[in-house]
Amino acid sequence: MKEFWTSIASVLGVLAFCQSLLQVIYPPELRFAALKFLNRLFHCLSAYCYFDITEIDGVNTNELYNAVQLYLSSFVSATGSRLSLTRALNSSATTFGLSNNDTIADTFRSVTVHWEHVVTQRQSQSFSWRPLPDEKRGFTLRIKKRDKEVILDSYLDHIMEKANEIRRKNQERLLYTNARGGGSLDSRGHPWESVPFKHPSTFETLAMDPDRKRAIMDDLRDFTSGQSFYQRTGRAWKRGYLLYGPPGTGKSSMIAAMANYLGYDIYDLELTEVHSNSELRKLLMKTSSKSIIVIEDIDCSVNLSNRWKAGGTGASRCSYDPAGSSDLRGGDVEGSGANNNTITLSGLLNFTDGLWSCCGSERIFVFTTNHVEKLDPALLRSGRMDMHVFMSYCTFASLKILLKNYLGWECDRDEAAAVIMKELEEVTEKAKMTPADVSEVLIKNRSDQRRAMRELLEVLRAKAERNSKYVVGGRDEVEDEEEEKRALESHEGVKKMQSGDLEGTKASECCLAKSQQKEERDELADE
Ligand SMILES: Nc1ncnc2c1ncn2[C@@H]1O[C@H](COP(=O)(O)OP(=O)(O)OP(=O)(O)O)[C@@H](O)[C@H]1O
Ligand SMILES: [Mg+2]
Repeated sequence: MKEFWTSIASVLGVLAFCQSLLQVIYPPELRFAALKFLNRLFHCLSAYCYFDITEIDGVNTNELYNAVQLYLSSFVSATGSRLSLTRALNSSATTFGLSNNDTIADTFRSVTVHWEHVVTQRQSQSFSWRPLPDEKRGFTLRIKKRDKEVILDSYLDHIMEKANEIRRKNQERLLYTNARGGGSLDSRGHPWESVPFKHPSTFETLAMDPDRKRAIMDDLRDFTSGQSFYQRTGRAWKRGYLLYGPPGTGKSSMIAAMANYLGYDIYDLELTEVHSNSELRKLLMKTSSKSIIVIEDIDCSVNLSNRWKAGGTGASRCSYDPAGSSDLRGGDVEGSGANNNTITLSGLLNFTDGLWSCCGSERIFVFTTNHVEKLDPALLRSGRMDMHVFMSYCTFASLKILLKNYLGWECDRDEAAAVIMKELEEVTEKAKMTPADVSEVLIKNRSDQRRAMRELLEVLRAKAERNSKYVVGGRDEVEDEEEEKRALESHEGVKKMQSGDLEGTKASECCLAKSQQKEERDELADE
């Protein structure tokens, strides 16, 4: 036994001697090269090839990483024994994930592949353009070399498709905002912050004329299924909506209903937080397909009147320069210097309709305003704002929807109901109450249908009476607004994109003429 230990000790001694000899003979660089060589040799001889999909690709978030994560989450719960569970803030859905450094197999077209979730600690950085997460995350895909050519491309396409499908099915839509401002980016290089979007408004709950509602829904459907049409006609796959009307008539509710109807994300663009046209462009580049990009209260956001000739009076404002020569003189063209670090109308027009607007596809732009007459006609023309939707005061048709939604009131259930409805019909349009105001009366009394109806009738009558007395410059304000509405509606409604730009431009000019007439009338009235 003693001899055995003696021989072990001498073998270890020889090994230690050899190791120190190797260190002297082979410096560390040589050993590193040898290891690299061995590694290459191993990969050459191995039957597998490996693909790393890192979470951050250079400075940008890798879309493929997110897609793989979502794709694996759909079946990982059935097969994996150790999973990571996540739930986004305010979200109702729990997401299963592969836990750190775990592996799972998947089969595609009878080929088995393996996924490994690789998480390593990021080494502390001396310098970085932006803060990066502490952990480096990624997936490694292992495929047999002979299968690579056959399935790789189609497998990745399949993953992207599945991930989009899961996103839509989960109904986990997001509401993005750039309210953080200053073009600042998050740790993943995104200028947008998001929260789960859970607005309950739908086209069913939206109080507006059923025919107009149907027209908008059809237009949206045509848009989403129109990929080949847009391709064939050489147009960017996008659509612009202008929602205008008094406060509380349902413009924001309509946007929510559109998003819920199509299953799109919403990007709520706060223009006052955007400081330059290039910042605007960067924001646009970071929006995803199948989304609605919203600019609310566009007339209040920033001063976008630089397409108009200089001046400030109503009359000079209306002398619109169709060639846009003032545009060039005004210095709002990119790179012209003075205004380059401000957001301009040119920048906004390029955002909605320029070359940059088609990075990404299947996007809807929605602008809202309470004062359509303040907008530059350039912004209103077809191709930019294809549909102009007037959100009106409560009509009898929309009142019926509100009564059904808030009180469960069936208009034709009995004779008494029919009598009340007749009385309501007489006063509703004259009262010019917004759906928001009507909703308020109904919410207050929702526990008692009769009281709610009585109070509503009283309020509507009182408002109708007051309106009939309120006349400006010999003309009823109602008439003015109706006229303006008709001017815009002449090219709004079911106007399909195929109807061409000419019609839209004419209508915008018509709207402009109307607003000019209105201003002149106001001036006359003042005098
Ligand atoms: N057409 C409508 N159908 C159903 N509810 C409506 C409608 N219009 C307004 N409401 C109700 O009134 C409230 C305010 O509506 P909303 O915010 O959509 O109005 P808005 O037109 O966007 O107003 P603003 O111009 O001030 O932004 C909402 O909570 C909504 O419930
Ligand atoms: Mg609103």
